[in-house]
Amino acid sequence: MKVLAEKLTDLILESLAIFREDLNWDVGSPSTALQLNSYPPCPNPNRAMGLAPHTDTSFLTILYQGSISGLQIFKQGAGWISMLPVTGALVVNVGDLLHILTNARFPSVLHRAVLNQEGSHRLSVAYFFGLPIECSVSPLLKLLDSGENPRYRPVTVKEYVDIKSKYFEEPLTSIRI
Ligand SMILES: O=C(O)CCC(=O)C(=O)O
Ligand SMILES: [Fe+2]
Repeated sequence: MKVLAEKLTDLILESLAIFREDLNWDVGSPSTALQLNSYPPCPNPNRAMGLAPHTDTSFLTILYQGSISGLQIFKQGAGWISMLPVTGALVVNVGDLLHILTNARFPSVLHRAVLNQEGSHRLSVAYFFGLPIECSVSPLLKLLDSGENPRYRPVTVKEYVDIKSKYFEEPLTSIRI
């Protein structure tokens, strides 16, 4: 998973014409975590939620969701949209750190997991690929269009994780300039 995440990161940076040297990521190892989610069938799925709406704190997340639906993303103007599983495919979510780095050009996706009434027990596996905990993240000036201001103040990954634990609903708003 780490190899895949590193490869995806390189492709994303390349698409933005950003070089690793433009970043200060050499301050430790990427922070990574694997989360296993279990959603048993629910007798009344409209009255319960598998995983509440959130954005991931990661740089990017690689998600395996098996063959049972449940993942939904929020799209402005359209509302909640189901991300139906595709056999053999993994879902890649943009996380908050990539959102900050690109000044929201790559927005982190608001998503949730809903429950199913019948059928099998749904399992998903999320691999969170983050940046080194001591690394400072801020919008890359190189990416800003003329007249565009950075939206977020610099924040270390550690500081952002703490902010997120306090302001779960609006973590990005709390670092807005
Ligand atoms: O179970 C899912 O499809 C979503 C899991 C998720 O968003 C997470 O673990 O952060
Ligand atoms: Fe998530």
